[in-house]
Amino acid sequence: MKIAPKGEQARNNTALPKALTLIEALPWLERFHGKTVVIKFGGNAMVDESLKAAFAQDVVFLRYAGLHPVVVHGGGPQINTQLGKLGLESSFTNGLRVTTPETMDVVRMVLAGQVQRELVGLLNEHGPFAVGMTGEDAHTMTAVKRYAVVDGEQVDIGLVGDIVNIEAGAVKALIGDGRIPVISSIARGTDGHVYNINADTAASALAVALGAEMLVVLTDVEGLYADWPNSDDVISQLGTTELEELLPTLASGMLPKMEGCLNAVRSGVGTARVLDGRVQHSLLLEIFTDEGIGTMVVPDDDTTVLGGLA
Ligand SMILES: Nc1ncnc2c1ncn2[C@@H]1O[C@H](COP(=O)(O)OP(=O)(O)O)[C@@H](O)[C@H]1O
Ligand SMILES: CC(=O)N[C@@H](CCC(=O)OP(=O)(O)O)C(=O)O
Repeated sequence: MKIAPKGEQARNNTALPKALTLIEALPWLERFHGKTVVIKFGGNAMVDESLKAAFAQDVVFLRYAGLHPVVVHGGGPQINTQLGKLGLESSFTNGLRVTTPETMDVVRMVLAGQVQRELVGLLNEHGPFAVGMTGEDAHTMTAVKRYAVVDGEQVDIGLVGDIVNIEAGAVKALIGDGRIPVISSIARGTDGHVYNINADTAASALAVALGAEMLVVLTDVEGLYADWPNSDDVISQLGTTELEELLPTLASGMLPKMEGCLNAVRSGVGTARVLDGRVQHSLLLEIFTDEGIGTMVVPDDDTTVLGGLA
């Protein structure tokens, strides 16, 4: 027999807000159970160890909550660091890294050998969930050479690829087996080359191929700023036509990110969200609470979507 200690009743009262927080998640659990969510974890959001660990907790939480998370990771700053150590120059055109064969070796080494391994390790602290792969594996991503366009002129940016085909079978098999795929944005070319793919573009293409419910992009800003860098007003929600009109005004890494969101939603993904990955547990806040944060892209005919409940 166990007698309740004095004050138990009072403790029960303090427990109620916790129960209410949990129950707040119920509509979203009902809505997203069994659905695939592609999460892009940007290199700029991986700023410290506690944030990476919290990200891993959130992803495993999604898995236990009955969603099917798939992680596509970036690593731009990590690639820059390694290139710097090797004394190699690097530049970006239209938000894409100009990629020589020598640069490509470093990109592949850092993404598949360092960043991906670290995320797999953090996720697997919670159980045998994460399996790392690159787009090269099982023909998951096939690319052709991509050119940048500057002032209307086509510019050669080396081994940067455009995804032309996704074979989602290997990723679906992992999901079916209860695993969490962690994918590096590198693709095989049919011409014998290996291509560097912007991780936002890769996440978007994969979300479409998997028929995902949601694409979530974690980055190092609060969302899409309406008038960056002059103001920090964040656009909380916008339709695809509005986004298409904004695209020419976007700079640097935000361009492939928002192009990816536009492509995903136009191709059937329910919503695409850009969140501040520097905020701990932003992923859980966005998916399971009323407090929609960041920017959400919705289909044009669906302007009634509020908060996280799509
Ligand atoms: N309209 C905008 N709103 C927000 N950020 C913008 C905008 N235009 C350009 N940016 C820049 O895009 C960056 C995010 O892209 P990027 O550096 O590639 O991040 P990640 O590594 O997460 O992919 C922001 O830090 C900001 O400097
Ligand atoms: C073609 C291209 O630019 N590829 C990117 C791939 C990594 C990436 O996209 O990382 P973030 O998401 O952290 O920016 C690069 O080489 O930096």
